[in-house]
Amino acid sequence: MQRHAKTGGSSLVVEDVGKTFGHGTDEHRVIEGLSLRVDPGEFVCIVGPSGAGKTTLLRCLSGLIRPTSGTIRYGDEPLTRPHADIAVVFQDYRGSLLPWMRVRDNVAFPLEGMGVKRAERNRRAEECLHAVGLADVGDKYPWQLSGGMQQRVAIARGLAYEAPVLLMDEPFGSVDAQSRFDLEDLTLSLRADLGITVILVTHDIDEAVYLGDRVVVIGGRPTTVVDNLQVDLGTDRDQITTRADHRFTDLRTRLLTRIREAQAPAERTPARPEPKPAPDETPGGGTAKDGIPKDSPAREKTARAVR
Ligand SMILES: Nc1ncnc2c1ncn2[C@@H]1O[C@H](COP(=O)(O)OP(=O)(O)OP(=O)(O)O)[C@@H](O)[C@H]1O
Repeated sequence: MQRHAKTGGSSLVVEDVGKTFGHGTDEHRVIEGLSLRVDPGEFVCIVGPSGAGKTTLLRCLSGLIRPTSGTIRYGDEPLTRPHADIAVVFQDYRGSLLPWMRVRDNVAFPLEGMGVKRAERNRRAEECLHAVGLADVGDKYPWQLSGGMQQRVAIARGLAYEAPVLLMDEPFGSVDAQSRFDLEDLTLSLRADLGITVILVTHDIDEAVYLGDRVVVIGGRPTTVVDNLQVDLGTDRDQITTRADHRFTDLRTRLLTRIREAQAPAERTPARPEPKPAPDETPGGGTAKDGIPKDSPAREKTARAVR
């Protein structure tokens, strides 16, 4: 596949966003004061405790739902509805592929609603199926393929929009472990080949570190950004050596710690008893829970990044 003309597209900027569902006694404030910026060509993974609002945030980014407060901008434009530059791949291929349509038509189908002519729809479907390693299955039906292959079809359909931004919501959650590794590597190579921006929601911390240039942790009540980790593992990643790298395991430890901290205390399973405070753990000085001295410039830097 060729690089898109609009490689990477524009920045997505989330400013002070809140999202509340329901009204009155049913009101549920899920997200509040959440700010985030994703620049063209970045691969950003979003992790957080279950129910934190990861899918809600991704749906806001896709323009499918509107935030209750704050703004989301794509470049200079306010994002208030689905945008031609932003494609979405959902988690469950079983719910998103149409069983009565051949694979090629499943990939091409959404383009019809966008006014793309038949010949161009078919060209894109063939090209995208080729890109995900399924050049030979266009005539089959989804139910004739394995789960991993069906999820590749769902990715091909996302690519067929030729959008510079791809949002992925737990895209590999329904497949076996080996297919998951293969799909992760496929996503990395598509991103490298096409130069697209990817924002991927996942429950899997290792997956987030393996894929992302950056991992954003969301959590708290209501949810906001609680950490923003740059992943310093280069672009040449490998399922065996990258995952064994001490930088990988250090990042995973930090992420797990931050996600546990972001959970409400009642939801947390204490790993071990809280240690007694050391003599120098006095307010305004000494070392905090995360190991960074309270008056360290690094703490101020982290706080700024999260803000
Ligand atoms: N349309 C809706 N109406 C009412 N509440 C909703 C709606 N969509 C999401 N919620 C609520 O918002 C909260 C966050 O849901 P969301 O699915 O975004 O979380 P998540 O972090 O993706 O969860 P998980 O990790 O378990 O998939 C949940 O309490 C959910 O019940």
